[in-house]
Amino acid sequence: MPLNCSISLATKVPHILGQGRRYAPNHFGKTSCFLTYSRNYQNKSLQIVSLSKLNQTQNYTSSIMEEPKSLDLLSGKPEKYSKEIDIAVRAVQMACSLCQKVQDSIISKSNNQVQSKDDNSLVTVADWSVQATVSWILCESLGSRNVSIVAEEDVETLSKTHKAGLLEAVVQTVNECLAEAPRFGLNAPGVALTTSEVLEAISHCNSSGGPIGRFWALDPVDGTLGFVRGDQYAVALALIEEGEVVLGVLGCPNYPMRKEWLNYHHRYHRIISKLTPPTSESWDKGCVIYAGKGSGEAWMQPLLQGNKKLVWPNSARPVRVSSINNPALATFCEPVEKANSSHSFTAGLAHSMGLRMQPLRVYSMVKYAAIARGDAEIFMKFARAGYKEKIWDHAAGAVIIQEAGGVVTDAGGRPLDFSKGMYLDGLDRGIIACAGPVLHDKIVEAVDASWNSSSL
Ligand SMILES: Nc1ncnc2c1ncn2[C@@H]1O[C@H](COP(=O)(O)OS(=O)(=O)O)[C@@H](OP(=O)(O)O)[C@H]1O
Ligand SMILES: [Mg+2]
Repeated sequence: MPLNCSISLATKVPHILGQGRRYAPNHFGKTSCFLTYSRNYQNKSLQIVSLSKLNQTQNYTSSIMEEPKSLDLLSGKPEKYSKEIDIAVRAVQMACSLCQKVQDSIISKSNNQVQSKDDNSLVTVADWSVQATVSWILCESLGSRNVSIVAEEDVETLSKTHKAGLLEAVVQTVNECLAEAPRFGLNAPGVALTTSEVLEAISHCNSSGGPIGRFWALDPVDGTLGFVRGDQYAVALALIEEGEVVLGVLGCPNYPMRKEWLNYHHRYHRIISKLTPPTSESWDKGCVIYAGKGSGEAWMQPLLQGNKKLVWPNSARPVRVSSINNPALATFCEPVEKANSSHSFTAGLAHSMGLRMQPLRVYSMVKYAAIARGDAEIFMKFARAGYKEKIWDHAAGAVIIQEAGGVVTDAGGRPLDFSKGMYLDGLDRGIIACAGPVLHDKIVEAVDASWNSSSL
């Protein structure tokens, strides 16, 4: 039989679990064919279910092709995190669905579901609900003893927020979301979670990170300001092992397939969607982007629409950074709020290195997604002196951009250090993410040249 390991070099079988069908050009007996396969993570095997050649289907249900040394079929790299990626992507898909419902209700009712934390930052039912949901799913799927999570929200703030009905709203939102788990290929709880079980799931996220072992970093709703304004936000989940980010998943519910829509306020997108509602398969509304470290690939799949069931790989397609390295043609992204990053400093940098385009100001880690997708070339963030960047605001985005071919460092050109606890301690001045080294080197030089005269 012509099936042999050469399949691993030339046939793009997604490296993730599940079933699928793939076109294998000129591969089997020098004839193009379709390969139907299934794979699972328990025994890391790939089962070739059938090969259809010239409209003839040959069944191979009994032929199990062992993957020697568990190699990734696309890149030949160890496929170490496929189980975790599979679960994390499904959990983020669920979280995005939850967020879409809460955002719709916040916008349509202009109700008072938005609370202020002690540091005056905003938090909503969605932040706690996503945190509880993702925590519960990870614990359920991987075993709670194996799951350690660093996340943005805590139970104390939820209990301190004496808003009538807030906790009840969180419990209800979590249970409504978890009841949908089977649609995402995950287990739902046998019975609805009690209030104390929901609180337990939130407070399970009590890790403070560090250089040893494995933990997840979760930002349940990144860009809360964008979220409450009906604009861009992200659900960000990363796995960190021995201080290195080994996988990242970014759910971007309002980042549609078409790049140009990023330039408009989301209100515009809403109006257009109402005029031409997206079809269930459409890529018009929202995506999930993910990557495993060392794979050299980043993938994007559309958010699950309507009542559909998630069938892996859910139309996933690879994404790649832009090939533009001429500053005059490059677009740079930055935070919307100048309180979060100095717009005047980046404007000076842009001028000095010849960036001609207007900055693309976008809320949340959607900026990282934009670079990974090739929709923009540069992301810069220069917070005021004394602000400490948190790992959950950058971990997922950083690994995704790197695997999509880009570069992410601090402003001194050093890799971001995720091993120092919940903050990016030792960060040199700011964060720079680029599509490639040419633009990156130019920015690092420009920062050095203008830093001393800045007021940062
Ligand atoms: N003062 C200050 N300086 C720098 N960064 C800050 C600051 N305060 C908060 N944060 C963190 O920034 C996260 C939001 O970043 P964004 O890029 O989305 O900013 S913006 O809303 O577009 O302006 C935001 O994430 P979320 O809290 O998840 O929204 C914060 O973690
Ligand atoms: Mg955040």
